[in-house]
Amino acid sequence: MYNHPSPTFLDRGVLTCYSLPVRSGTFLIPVPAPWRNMRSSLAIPPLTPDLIQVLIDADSIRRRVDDLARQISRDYADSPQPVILVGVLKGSFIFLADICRRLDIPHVVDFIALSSYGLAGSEQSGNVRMLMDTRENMEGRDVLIVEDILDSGHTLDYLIRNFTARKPRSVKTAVLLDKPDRHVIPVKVDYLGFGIPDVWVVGYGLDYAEKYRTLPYIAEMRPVTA
Ligand SMILES: O=P(O)(O)OC[C@H]1O[C@H](OP(=O)(O)OP(=O)(O)O)[C@H](O)[C@@H]1O
Ligand SMILES: Nc1nc2[nH]cnc2c(=O)[nH]1
Repeated sequence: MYNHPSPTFLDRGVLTCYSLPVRSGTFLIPVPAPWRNMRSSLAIPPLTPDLIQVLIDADSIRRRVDDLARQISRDYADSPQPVILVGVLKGSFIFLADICRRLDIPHVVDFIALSSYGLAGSEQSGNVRMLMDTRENMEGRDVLIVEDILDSGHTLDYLIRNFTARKPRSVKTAVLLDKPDRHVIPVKVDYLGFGIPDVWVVGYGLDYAEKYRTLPYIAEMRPVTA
């Protein structure tokens, strides 16, 4: 598979260039003087041949995450103790990092790692197993599970049951992407970013075989043929 290129900026004397690795070498694109201090907004990685289209661009993600953070801050304004945000590794790490920095309520960050038995390619099975547990004591606390994507629902169903048994004050869910056509188990999503069709998506934390997690947008992947 083609590795995703990572564009960088090069300073060539007085000239700043946007350096883009391509199969046959490197493209150097001169950056006009007024744009030289806007490096991060220029560094939008292009689609590679594995990716069909950008489904959700970085600006739309930013605006939606802002909305969700405002909503969450409002809903937990009276929480007696800092809210525990639990990021589900690995896919949620960017969504969690962005959302927690926009909250204006007291909160702590925790993580959990899970795996599914019987993985066949990209398909999820119903057997969820914990690889790494959280550290915070959840008893009497408000817990918000932060997930990148809801697919079959097995992962969130497992987490809600598992956390509820720890006697928290509340357990809610914040999910960036939902694939309604794929649900096998009904799961309540309290804060949803976007509904998407049943296609494999990557970027903004989501991977295919550990690739593409750091793309700033959500892209649809070309189906992989065996
Ligand atoms: O609704 P479900 O069918 O349970 O699927 C959703 C889960 O699948 C993905 O995790 P994955 O196992 O791919 O791990 P990763 O986050 O480390 O990439 C995703 O991050 C969710 O946690
Ligand atoms: N990266 C990724 N993980 C998933 N888990 C369930 N659906 C998806 C998807 O479309 N992309």
